[in-house]
Amino acid sequence: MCTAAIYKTKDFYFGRTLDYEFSYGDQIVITPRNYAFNFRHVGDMKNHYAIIGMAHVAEDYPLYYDAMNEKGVAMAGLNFVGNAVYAAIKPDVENIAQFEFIPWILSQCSSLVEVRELLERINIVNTPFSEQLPLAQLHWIISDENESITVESMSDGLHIYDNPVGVLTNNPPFPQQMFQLNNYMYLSPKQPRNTFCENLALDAYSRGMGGLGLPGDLSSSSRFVRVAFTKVNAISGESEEESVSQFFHILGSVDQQRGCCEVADGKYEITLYTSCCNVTKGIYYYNTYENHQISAVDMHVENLDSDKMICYPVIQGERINYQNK
Ligand SMILES: C[C@H](CCC(=O)NCCS(=O)(=O)O)[C@H]1CC[C@H]2[C@@H]3[C@H](O)C[C@@H]4C[C@H](O)CC[C@]4(C)[C@H]3C[C@H](O)[C@]12C
Repeated sequence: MCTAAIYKTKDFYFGRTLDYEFSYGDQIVITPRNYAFNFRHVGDMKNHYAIIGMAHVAEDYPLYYDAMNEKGVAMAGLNFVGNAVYAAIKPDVENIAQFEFIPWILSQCSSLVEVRELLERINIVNTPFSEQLPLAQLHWIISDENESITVESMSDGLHIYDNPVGVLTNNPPFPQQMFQLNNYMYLSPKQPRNTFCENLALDAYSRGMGGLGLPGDLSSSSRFVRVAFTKVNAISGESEEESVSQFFHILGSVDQQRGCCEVADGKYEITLYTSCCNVTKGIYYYNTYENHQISAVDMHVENLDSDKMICYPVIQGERINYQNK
């Protein structure tokens, strides 16, 4: 399972949890403006906007999971197993393989207005990256500071939905996820009033009772409601530290602990990493299951006119700040 969310203070933030039972071997990868992207069906793109994100690198190619560009657009791919269907190649459209979708959008779009234009001509096709790395069944959230959309390629075609809540998890399809929020419209960060029965002396005996009924399990539909409730009510100061810290708390509401979600005998899904992009400033923050300290890579420190990919390893290992030795 995975969860993505946006958050806005002075700057715009976007990130995700990546929940799985193993890692493909991830790195923080910057593709500078002159790194040549070779798109399988539409040819080479020699210059483009610079991109930073989490990726698995294979054959000198960045297979992004989530990323942002230097213009303020960010996107993430989340599992959509059993629902994602990619098309066959068609004439007169832009045939983009599923693994090329993030680079295709982020290399050319400086806003969601431009993303929507590009999506009018796109056909997301079922070309695998390689035999070892077959198609991943995903759907995507794409955001700038003004709006978010969800993109789902299914057996009945490509769906592009406005995403007014700014979150995404996994199954079921996005309209069903949004619909179930109707069931929770009574939830509130405020204490409840007794509307049950005025003749009964009911007592709000604990703080937090306005959220009673918020689903607490790890299913994707429950995580959708939980992270949506947390995100829409989240409040923080505007500084970078306060905003980043609050962002990790929002996604912390759907963190997965080893042992609670068994996917096969003795195999457990966990939150392998959580990312937080400051999309305004081009800084990629992350922490991992094994390392709660927040690490960061700032794309603007690099030579963004280069033609070589720049990779930083994910820093693992818990660092404990002993105060008395
Ligand atoms: C497993 C990841 C999604 C995690 C997730 O959503 N878990 C939820 C599980 S569940 O539905 O709730 O059961 C996805 C997100 C991005 C994916 C990767 C990216 O799409 C990039 C390439 C794409 C290649 O086709 C396959 C390898 C790959 C390197 C993908 C491996 C894997 O499918 C990733 C890492």
